[in-house]
Amino acid sequence: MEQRSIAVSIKKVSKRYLHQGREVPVLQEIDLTVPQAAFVSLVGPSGCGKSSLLHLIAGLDEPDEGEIILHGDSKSSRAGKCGYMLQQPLLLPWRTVEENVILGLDVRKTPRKEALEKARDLLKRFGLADFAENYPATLSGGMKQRVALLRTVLFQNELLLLDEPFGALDALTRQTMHLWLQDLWESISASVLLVTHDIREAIFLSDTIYVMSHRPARILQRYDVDLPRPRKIEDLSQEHVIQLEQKIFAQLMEEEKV
Ligand SMILES: Nc1ncnc2c1ncn2[C@@H]1O[C@H](COP(=O)(O)OP(=O)(O)OP(=O)(O)O)[C@@H](O)[C@H]1O
Repeated sequence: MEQRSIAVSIKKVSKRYLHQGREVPVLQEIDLTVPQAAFVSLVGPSGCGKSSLLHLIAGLDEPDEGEIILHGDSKSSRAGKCGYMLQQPLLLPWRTVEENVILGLDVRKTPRKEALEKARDLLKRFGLADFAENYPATLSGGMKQRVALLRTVLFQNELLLLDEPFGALDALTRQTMHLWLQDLWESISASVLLVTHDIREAIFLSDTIYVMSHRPARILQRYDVDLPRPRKIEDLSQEHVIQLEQKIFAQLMEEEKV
């Protein structure tokens, strides 16, 4: 079988933070892999350290122990090598949609004309062409998230770190976003690591799901999601998928109790 190359390899990563003068362990010997062009999700109890792990991968902080290897390289700086998106879309209200989408390219000093061409192409391919000249205030919550995701993708489309991007959306909008993101991901072949509290979201989108324990977080279990692609929302009603959802749910409930 052909060996898939690895986008992110996390080996025995531990992290402690200082809290009121004492060290609090947050991550404990985390092992995790995101193969090239795979969609991987991370679920775990509140406050266990999921966002902290994304911070480390994005190069905003360093682990106390262990190694983070991006595309086979553990030595160079990780800064700027990941597209990193948070729950809040953080669009600039005085810039139009297309001007928001090119923010990262502005930072890189890409010529304005070239940047706007790229943004318009992306907005067209992913159903937002009619809103290119709108201001964020005129968009729905789901649309703002799409714009923020496209901005992330335009900045860096090989490796995406998504921290609860749909957490603030209503259930119906979230479902539409899942289909949209599946489309986007399949067409750009990005490697994705998604943090979510929504188990169905994780199952629908992922090739692999890692379940984390309460803090200090360890990896409790890794599940591969056995569903052909492209997936349909109805696929979530299959018996084995419901069983997987219940299993992960029970595991998380146990961790919330501790
Ligand atoms: N830079 C930091 N300095 C000190 N403590 C930190 C820092 N970053 C995170 N923490 C602490 O680490 C713990 C884990 O936080 P983190 O945000 O990673 O959890 P999470 O699993 O993403 O939470 P949630 O599910 O609620 O989003 C928290 O107790 C937090 O206060």
